[in-house]
Amino acid sequence: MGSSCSNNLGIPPGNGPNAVGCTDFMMDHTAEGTFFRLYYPCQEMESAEKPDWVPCKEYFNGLADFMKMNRALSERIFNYLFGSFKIPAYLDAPFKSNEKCPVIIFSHGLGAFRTLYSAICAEMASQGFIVASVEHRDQSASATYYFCDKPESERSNEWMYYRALRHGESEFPLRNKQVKQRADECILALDKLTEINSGISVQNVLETQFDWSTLKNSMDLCRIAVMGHSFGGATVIEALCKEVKFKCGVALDSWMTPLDDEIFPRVKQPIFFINSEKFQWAGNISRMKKLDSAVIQRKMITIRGTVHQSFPDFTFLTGNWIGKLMKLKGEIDPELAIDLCNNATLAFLQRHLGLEKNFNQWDPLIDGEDENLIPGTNVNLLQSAI
Ligand SMILES: CCN(CC)CCN(C[C@]12C[C@](c3ccc(C(F)(F)F)cc3)(C1)C2)C(=O)Cn1c(SCc2ccc(F)cc2)nc(=O)c2c1C=CC2
Repeated sequence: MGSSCSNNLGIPPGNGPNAVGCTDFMMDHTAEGTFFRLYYPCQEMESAEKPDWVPCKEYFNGLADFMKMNRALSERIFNYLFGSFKIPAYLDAPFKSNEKCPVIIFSHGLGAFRTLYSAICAEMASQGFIVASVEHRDQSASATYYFCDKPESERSNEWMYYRALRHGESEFPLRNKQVKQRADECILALDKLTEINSGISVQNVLETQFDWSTLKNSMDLCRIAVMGHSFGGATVIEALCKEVKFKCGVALDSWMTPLDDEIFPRVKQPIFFINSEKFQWAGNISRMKKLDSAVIQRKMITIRGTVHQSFPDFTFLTGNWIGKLMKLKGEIDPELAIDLCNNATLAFLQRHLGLEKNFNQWDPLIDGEDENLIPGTNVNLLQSAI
């Protein structure tokens, strides 16, 4: 059963003019190094293979832990439901762009990992961006791995799985520590891309067929944005605060709990909050509004009929009734929802990165001017006054 099985499910390819390539980068053998999946504009390929959406079964084990499900049983269910899907990109295809590419660093949500947002990342790459989707080693990912520095023969993957909150453990200290580590990992990924762009030969401990030297002078390092979903949305705020090279941020259905209130006045860059209709609540929205500013553009829209899982790829991979049952789909068609999200994002990035593209055609979406969008939020904020 290929990725487009009977009910032609599958992750939608990018709409932009560029074909999309995809490769993986792991900086070193430790959990402290950076690990990301890179999406980039590439040469049109006839026969290149497409990478697996879920690279290895340990990720399904981690997902089972996250979902508090039995590993053996759920590994079979996940494999049956999702095991055959491919990413809409060509594995290790040669980079190709006739102009310097703006850069996006993407941060995944709690219990997710680097490959689960490929509809968003592939769309951005098809529109000419280089996107690094980081895999966090703060124990918020369902699973991640690194190598122990052993002789070739014994080299094995060291797996780190999702760390659940322990019984009675308070949430904030753990999440606040994690969001700081996540921001540092986004900054480290940017530093690595900067080295790669300068032509320094960098070590990639993953033996891929991708020639990293082709990325020399490929990136426009004055045009860098940070983007993320849920916990990754909080990571956007923390990363903007720590690194001014990030010129703006896009936070998808952000979860604001991990953040210290004291960082809000220290964030100086534009932020775009793109929310689902069902996930948000008054306390979370009121923290986003603490970032409102008269001088720095802070925008918020809500996509009608969406749920929290309307942003990761799962929303495209099940039929309607399973999807609705497992809260992976909302009422709105998943491809329409992600197109609205992506086009609004592109318009916001053009405005704040100073791109010379035609993404300004979607400027009205930034203000929620569409029948499927709500300007600001649908959440009744009076509750939070109590
Ligand atoms: C019971 C577990 N309990 C753990 C704390 C809550 C679990 N939960 C709701 C879920 C994730 C759900 C999910 C996934 C995946 C399938 C599958 F079957 F398709 F695989 C099904 C059902 C279960 C919807 C969330 O945590 C929501 N959430 C997320 S979900 C990000 C994610 C995770 C795994 C993915 F595969 C894809 C996307 N990222 C965040 O940063 C935050 C939150 C909440 C606050 C901050």
